[in-house]
Amino acid sequence: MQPPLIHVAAAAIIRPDGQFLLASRPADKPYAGYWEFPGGKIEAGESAHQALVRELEEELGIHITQATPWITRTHEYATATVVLNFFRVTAWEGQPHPREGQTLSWQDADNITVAPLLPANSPIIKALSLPTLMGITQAQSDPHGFLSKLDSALANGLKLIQIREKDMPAAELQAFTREVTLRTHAQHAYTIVNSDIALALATGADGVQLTSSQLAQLDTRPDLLWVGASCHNADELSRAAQLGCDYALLSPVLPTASHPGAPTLGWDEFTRLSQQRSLAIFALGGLTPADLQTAQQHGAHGIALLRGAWQ
Ligand SMILES: Nc1nc2c([nH]c(=O)n2[C@@H]2O[C@H](COP(=O)(O)OP(=O)(O)OP(=O)(O)O)[C@@H](O)[C@H]2O)c(=O)[nH]1
Ligand SMILES: [Mg+2]
Repeated sequence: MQPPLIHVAAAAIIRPDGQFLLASRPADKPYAGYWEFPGGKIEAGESAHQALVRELEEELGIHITQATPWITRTHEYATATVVLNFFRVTAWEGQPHPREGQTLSWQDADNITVAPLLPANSPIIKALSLPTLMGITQAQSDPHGFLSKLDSALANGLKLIQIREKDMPAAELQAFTREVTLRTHAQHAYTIVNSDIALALATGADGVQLTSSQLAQLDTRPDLLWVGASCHNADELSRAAQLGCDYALLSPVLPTASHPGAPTLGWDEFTRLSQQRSLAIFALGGLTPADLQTAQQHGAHGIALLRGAWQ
């Protein structure tokens, strides 16, 4: 017999300082004492969002006013398969307080001080440490000038850089990658290298961004902290999830100056493709920093920018 399927809505309740709320499960529930994201089962006739609103009122006494769909993970427990619909909650009314005998704790993704966590939750904690804005380098015509733009962007809080310099000669790209990695690490930011796994490993970069053809060929996840993939359709997104990627870049969302007249996804198709995905998704293509909220309302983790990241 198939184990029952339980649909759940759960919340990463995130404060402006980046800390999020975990709760320990009360003594009278299965997995008592384990730490979880507040939330609970979706009842018949409810949407995931409606269930989330109800559960957070019941469990924490807060009324949420801003919640965006984020990541959906399926986990098989011994007695049931649970489909967890995670939301990012960034605004609410009231002070969270335990209404069901739980203990609450505000936590940092990089330094969790409570244990044990529910087994399904580790990838979600990791996704909470993934910055929401990615800057993709545009250095080729003037690598030196680009480094000062990088420094300004880092000083302004950019935490995630993807090096994508398709035409830079190999030796120059290696030196450039080392330099960018040094500068990002000095600011506690991450560097991702486009497509070249060996280069990422050799330079101490934090991750690799796989192309669609690499996605089709690789059968194991490269051994780096962050592994992302460039995706344009449902098949590539499924493949990225299967390989254990942490995130995907889904593009092109809107028309871009670099590909005028090319077909785009638009936000409706972006939403359709990003729904029910087990990995974080960045929107890419024709966006500006002002589009972050719109992207998140359509199910994105964040946005990736070329030109817009360095102005
Ligand atoms: N709320 C929540 N549930 C999670 C998380 N991770 C995870 O695997 N689950 C599982 O999802 C299910 C959610 O159940 P729940 O016990 O919160 O449901 P509930 O609030 O409606 O409780 P109730 O059924 O006692 O009224 C449980 O099987 C739980 O183990 C998480 O981070 N938060
Ligand atoms: Mg619950």
